[in-house]
Amino acid sequence: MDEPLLRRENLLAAIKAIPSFDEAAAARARLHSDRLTKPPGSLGKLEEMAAQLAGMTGELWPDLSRRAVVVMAGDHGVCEEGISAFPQGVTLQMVLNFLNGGAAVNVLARAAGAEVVCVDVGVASPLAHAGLVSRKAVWGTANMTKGPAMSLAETLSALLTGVETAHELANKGVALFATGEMGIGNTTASAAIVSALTGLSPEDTVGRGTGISDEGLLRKRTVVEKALEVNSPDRNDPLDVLSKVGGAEIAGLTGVIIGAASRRCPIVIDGYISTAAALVAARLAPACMPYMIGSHVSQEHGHPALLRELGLSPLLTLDMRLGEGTGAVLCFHLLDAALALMGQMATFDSAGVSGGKE
Ligand SMILES: Cc1cc2ncn([C@H]3O[C@H](COP(=O)(O)O)[C@@H](O)[C@H]3O)c2cc1C
Ligand SMILES: O=C(O)c1cccnc1
Repeated sequence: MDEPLLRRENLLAAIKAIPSFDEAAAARARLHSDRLTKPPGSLGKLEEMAAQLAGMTGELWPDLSRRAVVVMAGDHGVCEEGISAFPQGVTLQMVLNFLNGGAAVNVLARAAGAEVVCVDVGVASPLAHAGLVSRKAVWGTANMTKGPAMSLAETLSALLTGVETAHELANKGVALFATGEMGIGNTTASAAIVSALTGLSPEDTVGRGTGISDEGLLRKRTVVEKALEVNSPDRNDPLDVLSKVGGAEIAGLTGVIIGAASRRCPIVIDGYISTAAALVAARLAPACMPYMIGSHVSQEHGHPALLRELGLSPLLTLDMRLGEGTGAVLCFHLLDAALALMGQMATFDSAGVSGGKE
């Protein structure tokens, strides 16, 4: 079997391995929640989150103490078109910052007891560090306004790196995941993916990313339109879309989501880029949908529409627009709170509190 075919087989095997959501466990969690000393439903999304976690893991009180944010990094040839407020070299510099523990995601991960796993799937320059997972599928993507960003083989390689990274971490006991990414130019690739898969116009999917000017925003829209025109990705073939107008780190995250779901692990989806990866994952493997938790509504222009498309209702609105996994890792605190309430609140019976009259 040639390599891309073998990789496609491996991907299909991971997709097939995704267990279905355990509705009975979720129902047991809701029943328990209704016995706790509060009006039913009054803890809102915290209650629903506990039920979702039970359905994902099959357990009412899952141990989610080992957790990781997987930060996939890759460069984008489309940066040549002037679509970011920052130079391409910042991708590499920020990866080193992650590895030295100084980025926003490192700080928030430490506060939430999570490890930061940084994976080079597509940085355009040589990169070596003891803490880095080095799995380059491509040395930066090609400029998607001139042809496909990646070959199918490169795309599958990045995707499988994501699946394998999730599996390796799950084997080590990681039970809760967050998606993170670094790649200057990746809000452009994300917008192109979202437009290609949903039919939404670039006007609705292109935003300011790192903070591009009004003039830059218009250029960025034109760039996405051109990339779609030049490559005509097939909206019914998520791999075609991912390879032609995507990026290695986005493909890697798609794989992480599929890999986590196949191990019944909840995965918190970060901002715009991560949600674009989640859209690809949902189209490739609808069974992974119930394992996703939306973290926050990003300030990136197209994010609310993308979240609606996926049916994700995010937990936070904090006016964030950073990525890296920052919003996702923040939500770990909320998941901890949801499980603590389930495990530690008294019931009406145990506390001698009268139940509702209806
Ligand atoms: C210092 C710095 C740290 C970041 N951390 C995440 N991003 C975010 O910005 C990039 C996407 O925006 P655009 O498409 O406009 O380039 C991604 O790397 C994303 O993770 C950063 C960007 C910068 C500059
Ligand atoms: O929502 C995000 O993930 C985002 C938005 C702008 C820039 N970088 C990331």
